Amino acid sequence: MKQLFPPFEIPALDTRLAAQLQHRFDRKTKPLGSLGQLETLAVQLGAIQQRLDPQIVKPAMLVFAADHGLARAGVSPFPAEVTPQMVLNFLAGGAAISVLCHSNQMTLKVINAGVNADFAPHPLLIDRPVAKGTANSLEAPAMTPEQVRQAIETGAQIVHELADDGVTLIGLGEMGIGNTSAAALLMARLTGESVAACAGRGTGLDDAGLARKVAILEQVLARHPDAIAPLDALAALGGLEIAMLVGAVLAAASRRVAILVDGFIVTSAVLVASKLAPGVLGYCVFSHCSGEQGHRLLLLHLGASRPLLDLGLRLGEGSGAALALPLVRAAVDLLNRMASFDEAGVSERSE
Ligand SMILES: Cc1cc2ncn([C@H]3O[C@H](COP(=O)(O)O)[C@@H](O)[C@H]3O)c2cc1C
Ligand SMILES: O=C(O)c1cccnc1
Repeated sequence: MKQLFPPFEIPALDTRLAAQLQHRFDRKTKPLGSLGQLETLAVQLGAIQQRLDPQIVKPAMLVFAADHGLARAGVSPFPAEVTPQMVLNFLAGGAAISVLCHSNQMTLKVINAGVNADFAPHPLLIDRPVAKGTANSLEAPAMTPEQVRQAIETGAQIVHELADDGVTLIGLGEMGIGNTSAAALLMARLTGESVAACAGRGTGLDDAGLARKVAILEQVLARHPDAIAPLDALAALGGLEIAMLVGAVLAAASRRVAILVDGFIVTSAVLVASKLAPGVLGYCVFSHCSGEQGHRLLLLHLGASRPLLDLGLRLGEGSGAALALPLVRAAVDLLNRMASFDEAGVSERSE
């Protein structure tokens, strides 16, 4: 598949500014490095925003939802109807992500990227379906090249509008029965890891169900031997929500918007985006390590050996990303509000 046009330009992060930010943190009234990963996080936010006092403005959680033809092959213990049902639950405020966005003062936006249902207008809904679900990747490429292009552009456009509105940080989440399979397929194809290392229990498969899922995913990979380049792999194996997530990641990085990455599925979209533009990784905050088999290994492939949280979450929706927002807020507040040794008149180490 041809390169995306126009290409996304991802600004390189300024290492000199990062050093200045770390110096600012080093002058605070604490032993050097004692705020651990919170220091790295604040420095990253400052480098992303190109300022010594990074700000979290209008944080928004984008949950992309779509259906998967592969779900018909029996790779998930839940029926595909759950995807539209959960979209309604997000909109009504009853889902985990609804509650977490409420708890952590994050604006929730639910994007219909390609759910097999029609929705009435709702203030939280961005209704931009590319299709009513993907094709079954056991039989055909999940998406056409045109669908992939349209999904990436839509995801990008949504983020551009938020950036125009002054948003400086987005969380990314997803909903789509069967999408741990699409994510595992992308991981296997783009990292070379075995399907067994990439595929997990998803919404709760038992041992026999997992063995069946692995066998099906191996058949899917064998069905698409030429889908090796990132956009070709995305078209053959991915999902409409994953493709929109790829566009969202590329656009966010191009606009210097920080990205709170959720679990296994969102990370698979980051993997695809990073193959198109490696610079996106500097804009990603990996919020947590999911309990889904494959996520830790996928994070390692992306150089993210220490995600912020490790709570055994295996939900998706953006739940881990929403839970990590208070840590990002704390990191930025510490950098911006702590006194330095000079300001507080505290003595520095004597040896
Ligand atoms: C009620 C319910 C709520 C969810 N919220 C997120 N997911 C998660 O589970 C799905 C992926 O797992 P699999 O590949 O096994 O289908 C995705 O929709 C994901 O977001 C849910 C799943 C269910 C059943
Ligand atoms: O890690 C995730 O994102 C995940 C894991 C299981 C089910 N749904 C999502």
